[in-house]
Amino acid sequence: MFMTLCLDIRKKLANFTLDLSLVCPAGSLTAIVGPSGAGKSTLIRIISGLERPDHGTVSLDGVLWNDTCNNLCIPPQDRGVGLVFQEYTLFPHLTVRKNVAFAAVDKDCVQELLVRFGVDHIAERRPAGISGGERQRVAFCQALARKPALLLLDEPFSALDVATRTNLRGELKKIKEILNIPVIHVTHDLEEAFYLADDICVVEEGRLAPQWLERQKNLRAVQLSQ
Ligand SMILES: Nc1ncnc2c1ncn2[C@@H]1O[C@H](COP(=O)(O)OP(=O)(O)OP(=O)(O)O)[C@@H](O)[C@H]1O
Repeated sequence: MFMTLCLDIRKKLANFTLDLSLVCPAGSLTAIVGPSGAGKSTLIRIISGLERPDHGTVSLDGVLWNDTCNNLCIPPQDRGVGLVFQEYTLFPHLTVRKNVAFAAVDKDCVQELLVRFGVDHIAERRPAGISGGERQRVAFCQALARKPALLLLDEPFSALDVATRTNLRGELKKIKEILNIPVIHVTHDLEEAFYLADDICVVEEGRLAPQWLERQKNLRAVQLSQ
């Protein structure tokens, strides 16, 4: 059975209701694009368990994380999610190596991740002593050290210079194949979405744009028949 993220949620926001159904299979990257304020980050927070939907379900591999009918909400720490945000979220008092080791399920993977993301040479420095691009590389190491069942990326490259961004995109594309878990990637950059994504969902005022909705329905039908 392939690990698949399925969600069907509603949540009332300030100016509209977020109303989304989405299927993201293992090994595939779904890019979420759309105008500012469309509800993309709220969606990420709901999937990660940082926010609750008003109605609906979120499940991974058939295991329910949210089910509002049964008042079920699995806390974020029990969802096995790897998160990378636009702003890096490293502990300032820990070295790069310790930041990654802190998150690691298996300490043996730490050095391998540091090498893969090209930050092994700065492993003994603290976040304040490295560049923004390097910090974001470490954030990826940290997220993957958790051996996540799902990777959630909220504009992870938007604060980076073009060269670092291009390099990290390439790394993400390779890693996506190896990890074989669902990846949800919020971005404003359409070129990035076309380069990385297996599926692109356009969200406008909390809803999927119609042409993508049809594709998601077909994907769901295939998943249910497996
Ligand atoms: N908990 C909440 N309750 C009510 N409204 C909210 C809540 N969280 C966010 N909003 C509103 O919902 C809308 C969507 O916000 P969100 O941050 O998800 O958008 P976004 O698509 O990620 O935007 P951006 O691309 O600018 O980051 C915004 O208008 C925001 O003000």
